[in-house]
Amino acid sequence: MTVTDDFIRGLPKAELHLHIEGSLEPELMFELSKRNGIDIPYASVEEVKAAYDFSRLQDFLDIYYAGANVLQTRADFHDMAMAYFRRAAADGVIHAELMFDPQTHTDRGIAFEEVIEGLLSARKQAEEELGMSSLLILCFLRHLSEEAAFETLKMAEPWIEHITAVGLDSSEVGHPPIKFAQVFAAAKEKGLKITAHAGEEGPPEYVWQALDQLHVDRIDHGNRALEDEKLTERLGEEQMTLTVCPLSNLKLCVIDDIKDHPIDRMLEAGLKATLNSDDPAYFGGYVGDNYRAVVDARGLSRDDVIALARNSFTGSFLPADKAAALVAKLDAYLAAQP
Ligand code: HPA
Ligand SMILES: [Zn+2]
Repeated sequence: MTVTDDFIRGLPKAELHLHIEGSLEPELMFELSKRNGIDIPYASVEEVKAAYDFSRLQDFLDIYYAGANVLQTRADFHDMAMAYFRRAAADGVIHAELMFDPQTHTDRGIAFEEVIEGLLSARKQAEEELGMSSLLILCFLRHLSEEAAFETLKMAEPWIEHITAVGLDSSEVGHPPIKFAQVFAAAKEKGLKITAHAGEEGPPEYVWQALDQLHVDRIDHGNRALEDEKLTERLGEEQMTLTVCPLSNLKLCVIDDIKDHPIDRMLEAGLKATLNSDDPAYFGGYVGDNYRAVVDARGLSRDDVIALARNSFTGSFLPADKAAALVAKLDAYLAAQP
């Protein structure tokens, strides 16, 4: 049976790998640049979009951090997050786990409070207006030191009850997970869940480290784990959730062609994969576009698509009863299909 756009859009799903700063669309970037009197090095939305031509992760990160300069006040963070929630809701997302990069903002003099209060007020509005639940994942920038990560964790202390997990992002190669073993141990002691980008550009060894040194609850990306048979087996045995991002993989040249995407190989190997958008404003699509892209390129079946959506709930950082309630919404949707 063909998997229609309507089926994909209507399918209740969670998004587990989304950098909120990566949802800043060029139009809003211009609006905020005017609102805050911050110059950006582009004359038009078209010029911004033309700059989004990357050949590796670092090309993207340079532009992504520059784009974040327009974010100044809690209202800016609120508006950016609400724009994401609305687009995600239109794609059938009923629960979203938002990563944010405090160091990108605190290092240029924006108070942690402005960042998090803006995100928290948007979460509340999304719950009220869209019926969408969400939670926050505080990410450490891995190109910075572990000491700086510890300072960030300390800054977050007054809001710790509003933060569910910590993550690790930014330039992967040369910054292995083990560099952050102590700060992740400290976060775990505080009751936070753990996730880390690993095996996007970095080698399978970084995925092993994420498992054995950081004791992750989830792996972000994980593509290169497939190069290591033992590692693939381990991820399958543990049913470790992988937050896979096909359009990101394409834009950042992790794969040469969407037709080469390994999502079906992951499922066939018994891995617990999910589909996500990563940085939708930069990579050309929201979560629904990611489902569509791999259905078309890899011929995923309707059952595959359902399994991916189910994994998004069971792999979420929600308490088991809340995750089960979302799985029930998925089942109700499926039961109502012709
Ligand atoms: O895809 C990514 N990889 C690493 N760091 C990131 N920060 C935002 N997006 C990414
Ligand atoms: Zn990411």
